[in-house]
Amino acid sequence: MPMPTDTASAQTITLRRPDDWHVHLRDGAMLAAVVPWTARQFARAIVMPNLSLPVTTAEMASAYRERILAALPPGAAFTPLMTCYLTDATDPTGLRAGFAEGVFTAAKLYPAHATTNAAQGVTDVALIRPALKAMEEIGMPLLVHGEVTDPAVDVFDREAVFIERVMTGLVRDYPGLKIVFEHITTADAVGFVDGCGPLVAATITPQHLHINRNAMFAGGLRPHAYCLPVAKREVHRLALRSAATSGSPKYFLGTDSAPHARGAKEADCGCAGIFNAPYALESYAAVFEEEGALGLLEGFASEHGPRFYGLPLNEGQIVLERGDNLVPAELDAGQTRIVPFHAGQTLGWRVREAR
Ligand SMILES: NC(=O)N[C@@H](CC(=O)O)C(=O)O
Ligand SMILES: [Zn+2]
Ligand SMILES: [Zn+2]
Repeated sequence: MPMPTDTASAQTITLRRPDDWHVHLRDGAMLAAVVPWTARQFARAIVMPNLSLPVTTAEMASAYRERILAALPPGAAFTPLMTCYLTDATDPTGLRAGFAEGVFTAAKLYPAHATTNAAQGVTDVALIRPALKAMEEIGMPLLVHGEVTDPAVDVFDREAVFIERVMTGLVRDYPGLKIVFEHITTADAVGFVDGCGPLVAATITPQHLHINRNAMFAGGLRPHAYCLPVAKREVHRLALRSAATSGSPKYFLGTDSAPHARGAKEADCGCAGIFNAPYALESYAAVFEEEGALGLLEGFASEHGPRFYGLPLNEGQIVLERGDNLVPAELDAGQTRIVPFHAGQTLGWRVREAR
């Protein structure tokens, strides 16, 4: 791909069109409001199945895929890649069939109650052994929300403890299973992923590259900096930045863009999730530039993901140009408003075109 050789002073960056390997598009009016933002930047996206009625069958996933396609702006070139929400009752035969038909690209493990709409998630990975065996056999990736839910474990330790209690066993017991450790937030996760073979990879969100846990308490309680897993200490953020900008094929772009109406976040018990889709690539570009690694953005955003999933690289391109890009304080989402990540800040890159 044509990359300027002197990226430090480049005025434009042309990248192979990127994909988002972890996004929440929701449903209904919210879907219609948010999907254009994702489709504007990304050619494909792994669509999370945690709707209020979880997407647990291939039939539900194809119906959801149709609703996503129907909500796209005319002429949008965007392919949603669907996932199956694993439960204690997941039937391996249905998984196999859904994968074979090309409806499911992957399956998602939410530990029960770990996050938004995870109430029907898995209570014990021992219960989904047949599903995991089938996935290992057919090459269907397992996507993991990696946090324990044990209330005795400090919320900031839940990812690290998940590695000890669950991840290590998964990798040992299913050595042929492709696993994506989603939205990693700790140096522990980076160390774990680096130490595994090529079948274990991770997505990294823009917010975990930009903020540490102080952002949730900056001058008061900041619900719009709250997502799960929660941002951790600075040392962890720095480890994530090193991993993302290392050039390692194990790390790729997954925004975890998770829209919630403003009122649902500014509440007694505010929802977890940061809506970053509208400025996602600009946000990642800021990080790569600060790290002196703009030349490695294309691998992270556009190559490592499809290679891991065994999918072709996109043919199109996207152009980012240097220039002030003021992120609005809030965005319209149909009948509701959403506060985007970086609200009120000015980013230094802007998406000019995708083709
Ligand atoms: N990341 C979040 O804080 N929230 C996500 C769920 C998830 O990805 O865990 C959501 O669906 O709102
Ligand atoms: Zn999650
Ligand atoms: Zn998510």
